[in-house]
Amino acid sequence: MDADNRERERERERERESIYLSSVAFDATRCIDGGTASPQAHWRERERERERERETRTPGSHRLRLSSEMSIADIFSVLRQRMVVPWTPWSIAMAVVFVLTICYRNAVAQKRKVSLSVMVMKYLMGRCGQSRRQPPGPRGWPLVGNLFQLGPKPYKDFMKLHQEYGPLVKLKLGSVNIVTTYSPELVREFLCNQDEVFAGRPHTIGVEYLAYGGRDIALAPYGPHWKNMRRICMEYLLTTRRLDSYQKHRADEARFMVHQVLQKADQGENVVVRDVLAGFSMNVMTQMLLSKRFFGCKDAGPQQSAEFLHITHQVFWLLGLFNIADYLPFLRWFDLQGYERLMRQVQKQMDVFHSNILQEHRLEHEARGDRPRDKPEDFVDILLSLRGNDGKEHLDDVEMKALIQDMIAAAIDTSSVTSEWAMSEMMKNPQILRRAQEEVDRVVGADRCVEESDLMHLSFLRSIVKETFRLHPPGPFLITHEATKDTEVAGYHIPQKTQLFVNTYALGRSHDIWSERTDEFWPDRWMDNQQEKVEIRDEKLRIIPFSVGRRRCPGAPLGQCMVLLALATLIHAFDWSLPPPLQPHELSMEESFGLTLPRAHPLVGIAMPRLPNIQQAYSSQQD
Ligand code: HEM
Repeated sequence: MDADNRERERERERERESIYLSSVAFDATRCIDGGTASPQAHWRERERERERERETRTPGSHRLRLSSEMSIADIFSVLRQRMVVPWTPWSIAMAVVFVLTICYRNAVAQKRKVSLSVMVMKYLMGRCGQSRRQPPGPRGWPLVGNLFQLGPKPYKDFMKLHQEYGPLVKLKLGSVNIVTTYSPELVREFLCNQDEVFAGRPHTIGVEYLAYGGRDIALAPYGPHWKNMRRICMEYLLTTRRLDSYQKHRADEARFMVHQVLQKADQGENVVVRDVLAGFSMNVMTQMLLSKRFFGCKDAGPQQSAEFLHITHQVFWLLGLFNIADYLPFLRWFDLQGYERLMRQVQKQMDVFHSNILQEHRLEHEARGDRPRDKPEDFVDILLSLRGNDGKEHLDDVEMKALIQDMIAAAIDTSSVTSEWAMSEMMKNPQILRRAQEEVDRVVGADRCVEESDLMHLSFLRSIVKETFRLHPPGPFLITHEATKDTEVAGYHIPQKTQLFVNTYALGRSHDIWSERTDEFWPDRWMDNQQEKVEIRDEKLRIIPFSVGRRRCPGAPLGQCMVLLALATLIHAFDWSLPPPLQPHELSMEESFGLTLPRAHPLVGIAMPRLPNIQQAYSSQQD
């Protein structure tokens, strides 16, 4: 064993000698001091040279210099030679991230466009963001996310997800993050405590076509434009004084509604309750907005009224739909569901309608000249009279059309849908209808019509409306909100641009919130602590028909008044039943999904006059 070791040692010695001699032989030809140095001195010099070389290769060494004249290929070859980091896919990826970070920072500092690096950095940062605590939710498919897990009634799908994942659920629809909730505590956090963060609205294809690209109020992004439009709306259009000044018109419309129903009753015809209610809401609104009535008079023919109402319904339906192209923008070109084509058509019809309104008002102003008005100013007159410092109209035509569109659409569908559901529930539960009628009789009597001042004394009817808002919220979701920046809610990270769907349908049907008679229409749950005021709201946010926070409904007082006045009038003047052989318990309560949640089938009823002298009580000045 020892002999072996000794032999190996001798062999290594011989090897070292031969290397030494060959190096001497090699260097002798170009010896540093002209060939006069001894081989040992030369060997030492070589050793020092090698030492210097090793030093320059050490990572972080200040001797590693990249000159500005080097080409990219040179830089890469230097990096390759000098870096001791192993050349693996990971090290390459890290290097790319490093370079892109520098590019991105430079681009941001210089406000330059570097689309590719910005995109890649955003993507990488997005992925880093995802490592933070996310709300629970179902796993999605690559690219499409959870898009194909939604059926035709997404509010019901979301409700099922809440049962599995809790009150806050996160989904990915294509490239869009969404969170959905039904919990009052979370609604308070999102819309009261962090209302500025969640005051945004997503820019969808529907907004492009049906809300003049977000130049309106309801679907406008959060910012100066929205603030200005909302201010104009609150300061000039929806003030208490202005609303009060239209009280007489609303009373006239209520009387007109009674006469319409009476006509049907006299002829023994069934009444399509939806049409009657929509006509009432529409006339009230168009009187205020345009000084024009659409139903039942000379101002607009029946065809124009029907067209107008049809467009309004279409707008609401289209705005509420889940359009695949909003979530997978590369599919927009194909318009797979055909929605964009429809939106384009509806937009054209709608725009002609609004342009005519502006045109008519401008012509009338010109014709009148300086003469005083013979009728009160309507909303459009006010909008046209608003002037900025430069004397120009405060709002341009597109903004005025968008505002008119918002007012009509937001007011008509919401209030008539609510009233139709309330009537459905009363016809399904005749004992509730009778109690409400007794209350109206007590407050109003049999000799006169219902007036707005009566509404605050009708606490049972208000409970009916509250219970209707619980089981049949005007919209299954509030209008979609969008996070304007990154934030945290309930300990979960919510990235900017996340869309918030507040599921008001699930809120009203949750067994956690409504432990008693959850699925039953039971207005008595609201009869405790009733105060004598018209306002319908719940401090605990168990119902939020008009929402809360800075994007809450600005038309809430008018909306409540229209709903209560229409219902009180209809049940005061008539007894209501279902056309035979339909029994109350057989009445279908199926909904049809859109931005609002109307009945799938219009409510049809039989009206029987119940006042001894109805003609006199509801004598109309309109006919
Ligand atoms: C029963 C009747 C009504 C109901 C149930 C109702 C409900 C709502 C709801 C739930 C919102 C969405 C709030 C949110 O996104 O968080 C809203 C917004 C809005 N409503 Fe109403 N509304 C009614 C009547 C009216 C009336 C009569 C008007 C106007 C005359 C009106 C004008 C608006 C406007 C302009 C917005 C958008 C607010 C914004 O984004 O800043 N609404 N409404």
